Amino acid sequence: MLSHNKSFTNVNGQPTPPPSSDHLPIKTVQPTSMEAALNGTQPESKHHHIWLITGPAGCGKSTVAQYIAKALNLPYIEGDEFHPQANIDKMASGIPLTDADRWDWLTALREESLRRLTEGSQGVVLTCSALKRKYRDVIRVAPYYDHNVLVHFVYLHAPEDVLLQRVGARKGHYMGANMVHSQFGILEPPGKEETDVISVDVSGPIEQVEREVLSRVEEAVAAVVDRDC
Ligand SMILES: Nc1ncnc2c1ncn2[C@@H]1O[C@H](COP(=O)(O)OP(=O)(O)OP(=O)(O)O)[C@@H](O)[C@H]1O
Ligand SMILES: O=C(O)[C@H](O)[C@@H](O)[C@H](O)[C@H](O)CO
Repeated sequence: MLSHNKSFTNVNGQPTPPPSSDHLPIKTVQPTSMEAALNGTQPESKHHHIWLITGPAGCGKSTVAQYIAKALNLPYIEGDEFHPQANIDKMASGIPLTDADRWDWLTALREESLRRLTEGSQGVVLTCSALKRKYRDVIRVAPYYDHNVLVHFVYLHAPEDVLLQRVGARKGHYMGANMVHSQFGILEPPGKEETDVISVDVSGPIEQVEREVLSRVEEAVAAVVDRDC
């Protein structure tokens, strides 16, 4: 951008009028981050993004993550697929996981996300309950491995009775409704100081939730692109 106070000189150092805008180099018009996102392409940015879709069982992580991954044309990583069989068996028999059970799982999710970004993806969308602050902090270590990585959390929340009802109605999943209460028991909702978190109320219909999450993600991308320019 030209400053109003800037003075211009010719090759001999004599003052000259500022160049008219007709002579300024032509700037290629780039699509806005919003347009790029809607077209299924990410805007050029030196940053790569890990989008974690988080919250307790039944909040809609898988449903929302698949929608966002498709809308932004990004790989989708289903966090549940990275649990060891022992964890699945435990949850299926109604026993909540402990911190120790979750530790290697969280590290595996971080590594898988970084691996996908290293393969050339501009971002990844990952489901992970990330119920406690220290679990989120495990993923927040990712930029230590690659300084261009930005981690964002999308925290999906609704009252316990709403999620209980949704998990109860869901068929063919190892996580039963009897596990919802334990998830709320240990849940540490992200605090204000966790500035990398987008919180979305998911009590409403899924279409409304998906629209809201997509628009908040696009805003976050646009803010990063603006900051990069
Ligand atoms: N906003 C919504 N309104 C109504 N039903 C929803 C909504 N979001 C998700 N569901 C339904 O609730 C159930 C749970 O959603 P989903 O499996 O996406 O949640 P999840 O957070 O991934 O669960 P889990 O942690 O147990 O894997 C599904 O049957 C899904 O179709
Ligand atoms: O941290 C946890 O206790 C687990 O990640 C659970 O959240 C399950 O993986 C998920 O809810 C399965 O549906």
